[in-house]
Amino acid sequence: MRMIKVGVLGAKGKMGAQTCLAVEEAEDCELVARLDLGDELEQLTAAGAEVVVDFTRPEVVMDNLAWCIEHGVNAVVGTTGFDDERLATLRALLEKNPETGVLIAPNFSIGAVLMMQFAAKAARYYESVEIIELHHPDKVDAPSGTARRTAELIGAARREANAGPIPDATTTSLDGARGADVDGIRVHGIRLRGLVAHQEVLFGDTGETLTIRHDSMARVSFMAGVLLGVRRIGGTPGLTVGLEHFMDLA
Ligand SMILES: NC(=O)C1=CN([C@@H]2O[C@H](COP(=O)(O)OP(=O)(O)OC[C@H]3O[C@@H](n4cnc5c(N)ncnc54)[C@H](OP(=O)(O)O)[C@@H]3O)[C@@H](O)[C@H]2O)C=CC1
Ligand SMILES: O=C(O)C1=N[C@H](C(=O)O)C[C@H](O)C1
Repeated sequence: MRMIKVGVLGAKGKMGAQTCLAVEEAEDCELVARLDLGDELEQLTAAGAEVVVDFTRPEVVMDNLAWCIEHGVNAVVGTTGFDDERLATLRALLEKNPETGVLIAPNFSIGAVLMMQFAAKAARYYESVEIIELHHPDKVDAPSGTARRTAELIGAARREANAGPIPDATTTSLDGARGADVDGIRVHGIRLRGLVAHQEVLFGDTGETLTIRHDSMARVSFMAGVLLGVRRIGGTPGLTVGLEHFMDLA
């Protein structure tokens, strides 16, 4: 069997450590490099890495990806912090290295991908929608990448359906009381010891509500998606945003 040579960036972190275990256990993958803060990226090419999995931090991930693309190393990225500007930068870099593939996945859990897809499908049928994301208190970014992506998908579906503005009579409020506005959708963040990664999407219309909830109770929940990305990215040049593209959902 051909083995995929994998390097992990952020290997000492919560997700990086879990990814190293998953790659080591996968019968078709070989973990050839585990790098963390302060390590030289050249170790990746020296070890012959074909795919790099990045679980680092929003402030360093773009430099890592620029290096990977320049050196023709495919990348599977779980790190958050991607907006339209960053995605445009990646597309421009990939145009110069068209053989290389980059997957940006805001969430690798299969259930979370389904939750986002279900929410996008429901969006056109409800006047109101808000998102609550709930995470462990060591998370550095808010709102979560998953919540941002969900809001963007819902916003796009509402625009396509010519939905009007979401009703909200609030005229006075304390800062933050109504959450962050992401693409016209209110997003609320909870940080609580004991949680891992959870999200509720609440829809409402006259006389009914619909709540779509997903819970990741352990980080192993992300690993099937990470390995799917590792296996598929070598045959998918260019930029792919969202694991749904590798799940026959989009
Ligand atoms: N897409 C998905 O499914 C998921 C995405 N995430 C995202 O993944 C990212 C990491 O999360 P998590 O593992 O919890 O965070 P951690 O803080 O536990 O891990 C990040 C690791 O990256 C290290 N690091 C920092 N800078 C660099 C660098 N330049 N090169 C290599 N390593 C570096 C950190 O070192 P140090 O601590 O010394 O700074 C740390 O060991 C976050 O953006 C998070 O939101 C998390 C879960 C699932
Ligand atoms: O930091 C985390 O833990 C997570 N980050 C990702 C996000 O911001 O959406 C994915 C998941 O929610 C866990």
